[in-house]
Parts: sequence; C-alpha cells; structure tokens
Amino acid sequence: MSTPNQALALAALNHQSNLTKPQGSLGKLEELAVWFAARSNSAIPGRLQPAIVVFAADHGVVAEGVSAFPKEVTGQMVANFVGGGAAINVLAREVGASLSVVDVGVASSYSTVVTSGAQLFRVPVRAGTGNLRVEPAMSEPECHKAWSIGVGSAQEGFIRGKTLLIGGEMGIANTTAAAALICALTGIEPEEIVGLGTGISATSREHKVQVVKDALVRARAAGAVSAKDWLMHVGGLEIAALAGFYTGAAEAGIPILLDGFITTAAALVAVKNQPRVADWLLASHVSDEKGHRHALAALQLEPLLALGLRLGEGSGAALTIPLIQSALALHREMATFSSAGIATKE
Ligand SMILES: O=C(O)c1ccc[n+]([C@@H]2O[C@H](COP(=O)([O-])O)[C@@H](O)[C@H]2O)c1
Ligand SMILES: Cc1cc2nc[nH]c2cc1C
Repeated sequence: MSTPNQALALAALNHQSNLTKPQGSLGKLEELAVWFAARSNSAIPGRLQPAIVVFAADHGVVAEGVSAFPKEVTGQMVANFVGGGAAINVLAREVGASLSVVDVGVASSYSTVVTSGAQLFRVPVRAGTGNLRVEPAMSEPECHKAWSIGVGSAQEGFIRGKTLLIGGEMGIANTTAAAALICALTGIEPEEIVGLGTGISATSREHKVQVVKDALVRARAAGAVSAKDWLMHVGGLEIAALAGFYTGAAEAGIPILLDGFITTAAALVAVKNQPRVADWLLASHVSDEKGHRHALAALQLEPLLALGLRLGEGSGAALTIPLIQSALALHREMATFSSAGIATKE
C-alpha cells in the first residue's frame, strides 16, 4: 500500500503561503493542491490525467420491486455508454477524461455498435447477483473474481500514466445493495440509509427498507462478519469490482475521486478491508440519495459539491474535475510575492 508523502505536503503548503493572495483566501482549493502534492511526485504537481471506469452489473433483488426501472435498463445503458450518448460520455468529453465500461455481470443481452463512445470490456462474472433478501448475492469465488477485475482496471490506469481514478457504476437496483452494505458496515439503521434510488414512491421505499432489514438478518445469521463477507452476502458485482478498483489505486498510489451513494458504499468496503485505502480517497459530491451523507461521514470525507445529483455513472466526480484542475493550475501558475514584487503582510 502506498503512503502520501508528508515532505511534499509541507513544501506545497510553504509554496501556497508565497502565492500572491492572502493566506487561506482560496479556501478548499488550497487544501486540494496540498492534498494532491502529497500524492504526486512533486510539491507542484502537473495537470491531472483522469480516467473514468464505469462498472456495470445486475441485481437479483430487482425481483423485490425496489427500483423504478426494469433490469433490462442496465444493459441498455451499457450500449448507450458505448454509443456515446449517456451523461458520463458528455462529461468525460467535456473534461478530457478517458472512459471505459466494464461489464462484470449484466444479466440481459445487449448489442453495441462500433463507436468511440467508451471502450467496453465484457468480463461478466455471472448474469447478475442472487436476490440478497433470500440468498447470498454471490459466492466467495465470484466476489473475488469481480474484485480482481477492479484491481486490474486500476493497474491498467497506472500503466497508462493516469493520475486520478474515478469509478462509476450502472446497475438497476444497486442502491438496495449499497444501502445494505452501508448499514452493515456502519451500524446505522436502514430507515436512515435507504432512499428513493431512481425515483420510487414513499410506499415502495418502506418496502425497500424491509428488504434491506431482511437481508441484514439473513446475512448475519449466515455468519457475515468481515467487510468481504458482507460484500458477498448483500453487495453487487460492480460494487465488488469498485472496491477492488479503489484498493488497486491505493496500492499503486493513485488518488481516487468518489462519485455518489454506490461508489461510497464500495469505498467503505475497501477501507474496512484495508484502512490505508482511506489515504487516497476524495469525495466529489453528496448525492440526493438519503444515506449518502452518513456514508461519507463514516469515511470522514467532506464532499466538494452538493448539486442534488443522483445519477451515478461517475457523473458527480467528472463534474468536479475542472475544480480540481483549477486548484492545481493556481498552485502551479500564480506569481509569488517576491516574483511579482508585492509586499507581504506586516
Ligand atoms: O450515485 C448515486 O448517488 C445514485 C443514486 C441513485 C441512483 N443511482 C443510479 O441509479 C441506479 C440505481 O437505482 P435503483 O433505484 O435502481 O436502485 C444505478 O444505475 C445508479 O447508478 C445513483
Ligand atoms: C436511464 C438511467 C440511467 C442511469 N445511469 C445510471 N443509473 C441509471 C439509471 C437509469 C434508469
């Protein structure tokens, strides 16, 4: 596991204090520049090379009526990513990030056309998970396989010289799995965590709360203790891949920008499994999904933005890239008091 470089953080902090502005006047942007310096090879890091990897999979718990959309939408959206028409395609183009999609367990068939929308890797571990209310979402070997695919994606980012990794997800019903994981790993009650996902009614949400409660009772009775036990019992294939992706990024020493509710659940799994993954995490935004702020608080993360988003796909993280690039450009390009011949504070 890589560790941030505190000497570089100190040098970056010192550099910030020489820039032509009252100290602290750029608020969180100053903290961001110092945070990235400690996670790069220079006190004055260059422009970030971001990569977005969207992991897609289906969820057996969709049979419980916990989503506003049918399960076929997962595969249809994968085709949309490849075609270049999804929100994340637009945002990745806008911010100059590479985009790939990894099918780790889409259940329905979908066809893709040859386009430059996103590179697709079809490596399904199984055709969607089991219904976590009544059975384990996946077996231990399946969980391990999905996790390893995520680690491999992060390693590929390292090989390609990427300096910021963003995991996105697509999976109808995955807010149910994410909620169950967050409850299991934080001890917070489902009533506080379960939200409306793609837009279910208040009545359907009550049912979703019960589904999560049943899943937690079942998994606990089956002996779930560790983060990986819980992942196997109530998680999802794309969530397992994301947890592996974050672990691989931390091992390679690449900063991670989290997206919404589901990616934060995956980060919780990764951190409970290996606490030093936390050193590499940054939260882009707080989603509108009810329990997201609790999950971020459990990771001691403060989101940069609050825009009422609840899309997933890595969209909130992508939106934050220009802010981060600006923080780094200011750190790199601003004049110092001495170079500009400006008097410092009395
Ligand atoms: O990222 C979020 O905070 C978020 C919040 C609500 C929904 N989503 C997306 O919506 C899908 C899951 O919603 P649901 O209702 O099917 O569980 C999945 O594809 C996610 O990417 C994402
Ligand atoms: C259309 C659609 C797009 C999505 N992107 C991420 N989750 C999604 C869920 C739906 C339903």
